[in-house]
Amino acid sequence: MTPLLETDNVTYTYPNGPAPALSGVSITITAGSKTALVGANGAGKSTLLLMLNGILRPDSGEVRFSGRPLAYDNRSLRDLRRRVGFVFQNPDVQIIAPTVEADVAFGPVNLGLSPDAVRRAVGDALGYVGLRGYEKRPPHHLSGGEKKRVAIAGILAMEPAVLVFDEPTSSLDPASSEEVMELLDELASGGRTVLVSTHDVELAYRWADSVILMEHGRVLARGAPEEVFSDHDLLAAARLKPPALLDLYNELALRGVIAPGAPPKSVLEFTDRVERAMHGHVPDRDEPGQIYLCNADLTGGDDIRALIRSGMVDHVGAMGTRAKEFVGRERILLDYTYGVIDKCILKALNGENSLIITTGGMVGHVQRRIAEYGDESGRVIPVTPVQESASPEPSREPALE
Ligand SMILES: Nc1ncnc2c1ncn2[C@@H]1O[C@H](COP(=O)(O)OP(=O)(O)OP(=O)(O)O)[C@@H](O)[C@H]1O
Repeated sequence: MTPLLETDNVTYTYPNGPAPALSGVSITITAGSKTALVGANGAGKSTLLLMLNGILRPDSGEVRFSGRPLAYDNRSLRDLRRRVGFVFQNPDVQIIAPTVEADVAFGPVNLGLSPDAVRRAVGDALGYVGLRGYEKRPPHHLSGGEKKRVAIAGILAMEPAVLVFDEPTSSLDPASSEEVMELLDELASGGRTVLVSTHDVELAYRWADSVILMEHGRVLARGAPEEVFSDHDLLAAARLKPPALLDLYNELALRGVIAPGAPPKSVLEFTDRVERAMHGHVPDRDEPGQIYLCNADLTGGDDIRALIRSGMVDHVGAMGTRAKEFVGRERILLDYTYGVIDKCILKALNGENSLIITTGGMVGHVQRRIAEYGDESGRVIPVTPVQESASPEPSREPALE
């Protein structure tokens, strides 16, 4: 795995700070990874993130991007910040222009792009965060979640390779938090390297593939979330608690109720493990519910609304920004915006029907995930594609791409 960003023995004390905010911090962020920097208040997370795009400069030690030590002249910093985008905790710090459009255009204009290229970059970035149509709105009239999205769009418009988010979900309600996390997932699955700081261990456990645990300006541990978060002493030293799902799983494994193995990352995985421990398999209860799968690129809002009104669907979820944009335009109410596939499988296991609205390549991803679940658990969940102006044909097998 290629190291993209590295800090080597970095130390930093704020000019008016009584103690070092960072002491000998060495971390490596690999290309394409989803890393969570986790620590309690004051652990040094923000300070470390600010080192990564040169906003702060270490007192000693070195920060490297793509193997090269950072240079701190204006030109090098401009170039670095184009590659390492930073989304501040408080979007008000980042948003500067009187309209959403002008704010998102700020970066591309400064990069010297042509007016056409700027327009395209702004349109794409706003589409990506689900804010098309907000172009002329003054950012200070938007909600906290919308402002966060404007700030993210402003960074995306410069197409950075790495996205650094300081506390991406702080001060957002649960639904907005989930939407932002799904956006981060989408960015990561599109090949970007994503780094977030958070003290939310539940979020870090579910989302990250790598965790760096900090306390008092030092790195206490790094590794897979299930390893780092299983060490209670380490978490206590970092003034944090283990994620509930992992804690429950470890206790049950310790008591021999469930066989030890890779810890579950979701409620679905957890409940399947418990059922297997009880019955030797995931038991057949009633008929499983259907999952209707709609490609919003090929289906009209009328067809989807008709399906929902027919009473055949108990829950509706959308995956991906384009699908959510579509759902917003069509005024379709959603039950699920994050972890949609697992939530719909859980409902199907209880005999309830769901509809997943998505677009493009995500359709295949949903089908594969449900088929894999069927192979692993022996419980085949019927998937029915929803086509334009055609009533869905119930099928027993997961649909093929
Ligand atoms: N501008 C500053 N001037 C002086 N000290 C600062 C400044 N910013 C942060 N510090 C100190 O540096 C240490 C690390 O702070 P930092 O903001 O990096 O922690 P954090 O882990 O991001 O915390 P939080 O989760 O509360 O945002 C703290 O002791 C803090 O008081």
